Amino acid sequence: MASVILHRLPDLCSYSDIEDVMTKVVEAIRALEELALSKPKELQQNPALRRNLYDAVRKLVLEVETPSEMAQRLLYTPCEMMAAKIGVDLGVFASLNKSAAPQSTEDLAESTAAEPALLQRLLQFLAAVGLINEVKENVWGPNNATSNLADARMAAGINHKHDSVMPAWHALASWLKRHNYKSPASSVDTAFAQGHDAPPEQTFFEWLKQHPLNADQFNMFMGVHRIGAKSGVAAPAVLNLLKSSQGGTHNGVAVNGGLPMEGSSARLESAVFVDVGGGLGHQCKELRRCVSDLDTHILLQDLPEVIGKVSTEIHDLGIDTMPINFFKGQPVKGATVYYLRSILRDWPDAQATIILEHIHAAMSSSSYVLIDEIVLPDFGAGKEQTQLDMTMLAMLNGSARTVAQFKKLIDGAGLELVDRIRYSEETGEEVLVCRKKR
Ligand SMILES: C[S@@+](CC[C@H](N)C(=O)[O-])C[C@H]1O[C@@H](n2cnc3c(N)ncnc32)[C@H](O)[C@@H]1O
Repeated sequence: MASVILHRLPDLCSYSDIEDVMTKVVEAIRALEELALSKPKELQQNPALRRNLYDAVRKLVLEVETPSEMAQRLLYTPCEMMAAKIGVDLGVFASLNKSAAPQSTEDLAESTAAEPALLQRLLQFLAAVGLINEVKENVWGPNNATSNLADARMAAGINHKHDSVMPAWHALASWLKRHNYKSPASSVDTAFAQGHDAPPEQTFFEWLKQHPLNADQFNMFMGVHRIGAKSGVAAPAVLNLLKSSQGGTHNGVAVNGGLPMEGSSARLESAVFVDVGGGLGHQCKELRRCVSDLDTHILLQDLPEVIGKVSTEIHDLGIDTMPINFFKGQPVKGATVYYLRSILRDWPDAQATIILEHIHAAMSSSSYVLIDEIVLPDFGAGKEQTQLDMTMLAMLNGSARTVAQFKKLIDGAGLELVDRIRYSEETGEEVLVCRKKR
């Protein structure tokens, strides 16, 4: 790959004219674009290199755009989400992705039951923003974005952001003005409630109970919200921690060499890994994939309405489930690990402390709490990290946190941070390993 680029980009110093240099740079970028289309293994096998390229191109766009290009990009960004949502509703991405050959507007009109003239306008826009390819006049094909959007979980993400999150984003500016630009201290009265015209005391999770379709989209999206990203439970240091603490007993019940009877309270109490607020169990499945050879007893906990929707696959994998409310208590005592992924970000400090305090009360002296979250750097936080923070603010009065903010929270709940397992440099995701203070 490098030789192809170098061929297009000979020693720039030999060019005295800046225009010549720029022309060569443009040629090299075009060459990169062609190479990216062929998905070179150098990029696939080197996520840091791929990410550097992605960041460089994104920064370059910001540096070279004119004011009017900036306005076109920024002011119309919501239009892309709107069109993606219509494309998902019509099944355009799935249809293009599974078709062996490119499809005409008429083909797609037939499969989507949309009027051809209207569909043509939508397809033109989707192609212009790079979500599908315009192969020739009135003929469309898939690209990298199309195949991402053809994934049902990513389509659920579009539905979730469009239907549940967008009204909260839209309300945040006036909500902040109304609250004198102060950080929210309570989990009720959110921009989300304002945007959805819901009662102020209703949190997003309570609202989901009355909106089962939105709940399905959210829970499905949680399985993929960091698409292509690494999983904290698969990090070798986390697996080692689990392995090294196996073979003992919990509340007098042997963990290895035969679990107590299914459904018995002794079995639930013998849990090694408790995924607290684990949604539909994506991380439990990932852990089971990594430790299938071990008797690690995995328990998935979430609200009753979520546990009720867990697939039979979870039980087939030997993962137990338990409905809980983590604000009311932690019923499983002395587990090896209590795992919280993307939980504390949902809540202001007061509510996050209650969740940790209930776990603290259930822990033995050898239990760990693993907090799997994006940790905001003190300087130079990236787009993914800060847009998550803005979204948590708008949806739940929640917050992404720096390590100092996490430490304060952890300390306030009687815990201490004993290790940090950074498993994704790209996104700043870490597993914060905590134990009871000694
Ligand atoms: C952002 S999602 C994270 C899900 C999962 N841990 C993951 O990383 O994919 C937050 C989860 O917390 C659950 N949750 C919210 N309030 C809860 C409560 N009071 N008790 C238990 N679970 C709750 C939600 O149902 C949801 O599954």
